[in-house]
Amino acid sequence: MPPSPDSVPGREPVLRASGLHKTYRGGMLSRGGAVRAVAGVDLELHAGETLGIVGESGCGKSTLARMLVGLERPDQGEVTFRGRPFFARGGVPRDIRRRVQMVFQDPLTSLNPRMTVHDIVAEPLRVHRLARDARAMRERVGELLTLVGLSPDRMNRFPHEFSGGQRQRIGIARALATEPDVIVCDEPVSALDMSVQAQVVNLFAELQRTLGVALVFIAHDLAVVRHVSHRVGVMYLGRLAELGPAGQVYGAPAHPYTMALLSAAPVPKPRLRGRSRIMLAGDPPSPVAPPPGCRFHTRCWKAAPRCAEEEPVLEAVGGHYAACHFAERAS
Ligand SMILES: Nc1ncnc2c1ncn2[C@@H]1O[C@H](COP(=O)(O)OP(=O)(O)OP(=O)(O)O)[C@@H](O)[C@H]1O
Repeated sequence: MPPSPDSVPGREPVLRASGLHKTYRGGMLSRGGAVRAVAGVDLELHAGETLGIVGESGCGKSTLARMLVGLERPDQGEVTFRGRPFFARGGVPRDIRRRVQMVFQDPLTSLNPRMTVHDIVAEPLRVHRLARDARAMRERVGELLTLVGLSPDRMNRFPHEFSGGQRQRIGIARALATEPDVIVCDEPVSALDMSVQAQVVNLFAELQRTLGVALVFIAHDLAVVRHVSHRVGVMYLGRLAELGPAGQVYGAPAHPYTMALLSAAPVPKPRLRGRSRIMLAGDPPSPVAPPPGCRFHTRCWKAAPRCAEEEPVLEAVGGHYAACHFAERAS
């Protein structure tokens, strides 16, 4: 497997994705074709960092998230945790499952409505045998609820008795219960009201600072991702178009797709080479039949004949990486 383009020699990432592919066959939306949800993703996550992943709906973010926690097995490629493959012996080993957790988009559907908050947060403690008795478990659940800003007094209540933001805090407490090294967060704030989003985003930032956990933070909202991420990957139709430190990707984007996304988003505008607003033509093509060559060429104002024939790979453009034959290089 080739290393991720942004791999740091001599530094072992906590999580590494190499050449990930996932195709769904026979889904409702595929009309008999095969949906290439993820089509060749390499990335690394280092201890204590937040890697943001942005991209339009349907570009494969959730599929990538599920592969990064071992909920979905890649058709090709592999994910390793501290150098150990997830699926070396069939299922993901228990200790890796303990160390790599997930926070889901919609806390209403991801929390069992018939379980009390105590039982929801205690479940991973039970599964991984992390509390010696019922009393220790109650204490630990109380600590975890306090950590996410909820009162332990409410642990005997049910999810529907909490607001959306509080329910997401319960989901975060559950993910933290096993003391993970990595939490993959799939659109963790997009189901919440705008006013609550900021509080939950700040909670993630604070937990990362205090606990040192590494986060993959997946969202379609570029402003949210910028706020929490050290590095950012931009996905388009199952592949990474751009990857690098957040300041560089947002401040000096090299890929035309990133420029278009940023020009339309409520974020400080980068240098867009004389353009103020970039309008993309049409919707993203179907992942059942992605365009040949560069997947973005059908919507790209820079496209040349080469782009329809030759698929670009992530290459260094100054301090970060872009997959474009005509990437803007920092001058
Ligand atoms: N289980 C499945 N069966 C069939 N097709 C699927 C399945 N899961 C995802 N897909 C398809 O794979 C593609 C990528 O979906 P995915 O949910 O990973 O994207 P996404 O970027 O997270 O989008 P969204 O933000 O809308 O959830 C889409 O075309 C989707 O319809």
